[in-house]
Amino acid sequence: MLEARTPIPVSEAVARVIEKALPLGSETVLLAESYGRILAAPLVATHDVPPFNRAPYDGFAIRSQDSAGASNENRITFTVVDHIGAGEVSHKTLGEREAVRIMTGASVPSGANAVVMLEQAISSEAEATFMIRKPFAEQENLSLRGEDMREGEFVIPAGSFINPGTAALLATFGYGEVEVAKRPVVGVLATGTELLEVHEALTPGKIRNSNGPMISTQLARMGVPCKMYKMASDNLEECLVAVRKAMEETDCLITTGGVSVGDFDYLPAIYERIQAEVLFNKVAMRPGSVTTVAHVDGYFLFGLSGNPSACYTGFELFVRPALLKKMGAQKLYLPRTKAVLAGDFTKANPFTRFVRAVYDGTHVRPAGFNKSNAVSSIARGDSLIVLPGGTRGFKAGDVVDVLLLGVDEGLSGWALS
Ligand SMILES: Nc1nc2c(c(=O)[nH]1)N[C@H]1C(S)=C(S)[C@@H](COP(=O)(O)OP(=O)(O)OC[C@H]3O[C@@H](n4cnc5c(N)ncnc54)[C@H](O)[C@@H]3O)O[C@H]1N2
Ligand code: MOO
Ligand SMILES: [Mg+2]
Repeated sequence: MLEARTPIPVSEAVARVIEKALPLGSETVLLAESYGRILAAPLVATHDVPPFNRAPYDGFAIRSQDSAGASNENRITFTVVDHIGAGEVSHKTLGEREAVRIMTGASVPSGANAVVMLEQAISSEAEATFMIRKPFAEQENLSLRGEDMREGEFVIPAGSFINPGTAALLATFGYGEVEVAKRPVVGVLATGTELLEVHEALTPGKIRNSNGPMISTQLARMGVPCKMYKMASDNLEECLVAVRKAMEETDCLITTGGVSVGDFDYLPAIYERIQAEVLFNKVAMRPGSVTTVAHVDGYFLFGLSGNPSACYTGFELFVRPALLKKMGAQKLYLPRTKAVLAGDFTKANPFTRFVRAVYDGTHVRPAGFNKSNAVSSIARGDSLIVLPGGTRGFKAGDVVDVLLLGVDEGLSGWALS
């Protein structure tokens, strides 16, 4: 008799996985190789930025008090006593109605507290002088020391994704090397007697393994290294050997296929043989209801469905946040938004339904053929429409939840049921 599986809500399944995902610790990498890694420590400003008062424009540094009363009728003349570009420092201290010709980015000389833009200066007849016809306030046209960041300020929290801006910050503070969270090496094992390698010709009853390359690409877009195992046929011993080998060589394993209740679905038996604790083997979602997650002493075995769309969805909902947690990330969950449904979606949704979709900023529409076995809609979609379980008959114009895919950083909370 078939063992009955009890579906649990997606939110509950996500919580069970996240609870068991433990961070792997940290390592040091070169700044040049840090894109996409997760900061292991908060980024603290080690000095003021900018580190000195500087000119934000090409012009003349002046003492603002010398400009008091200037007008079109009462032009005030300044004498230029020095000339500096960015990177140079003037050793002059400005006296009354003296100015330093200064270029953008250069340190403002001692005594100066305003900058006259070149366009605001009127050339006068005498050499090395110019006139102004308006007063300049103290700090007018100045880029002030510390206006961006103050020494000691916490700029970016630990657990943040290193993006181009983070790289700029790290460079600003002189970090040629960065302390980042370690990444897991993830094994990928496709199971199924029907599977052919990419280069093999189709024969009756066989299909090519598309899940393997799909998952390794899902891992790649998270910056996670992958170890691809040779496909295993639907044979308990063969699968068991492959799973045991992967467990020795990797930090966690993603299998696809063989996870349902069929006569040749061996993953449930394998979890028993290796004494893994099954966190769940049925989720109230479509596709991917058979998604199973098990673990042995902190080693995860993600049993994704063989059906491509179910496999893809299982990865994005469960594998992605678990790996991010292992990598010390703060924001584990896919970014979420609301959008207007662009067409009717009449199917009933006994379970929460994730529809591969195209989101254009306001509207969202299904990305074509949308069954669990679909391959095409994965490639065409950039998001997942989320339709709650127990609903049906969504109409064009209805507002629905949308999860965005392929985005570097998401949200720190899971707020869908
Ligand atoms: N009696 C029942 N039958 C099924 C149930 C159920 O509850 N009761 N669940 C169905 C659902 S829902 C899904 S999803 C599938 C899940 O099946 P498995 O995870 O066991 O996967 P397989 O049986 O191995 O394969 C399913 C399907 O996917 C194709 N496949 C497998 N691997 C790959 C691959 N690497 N690349 C491309 N395509 C792959 C495979 O050929 C099958 O067509 O079970 C339903 N049945
Ligand atoms: O697990 Mo199945 O994908 O619900 O279709
Ligand atoms: Mg099956």
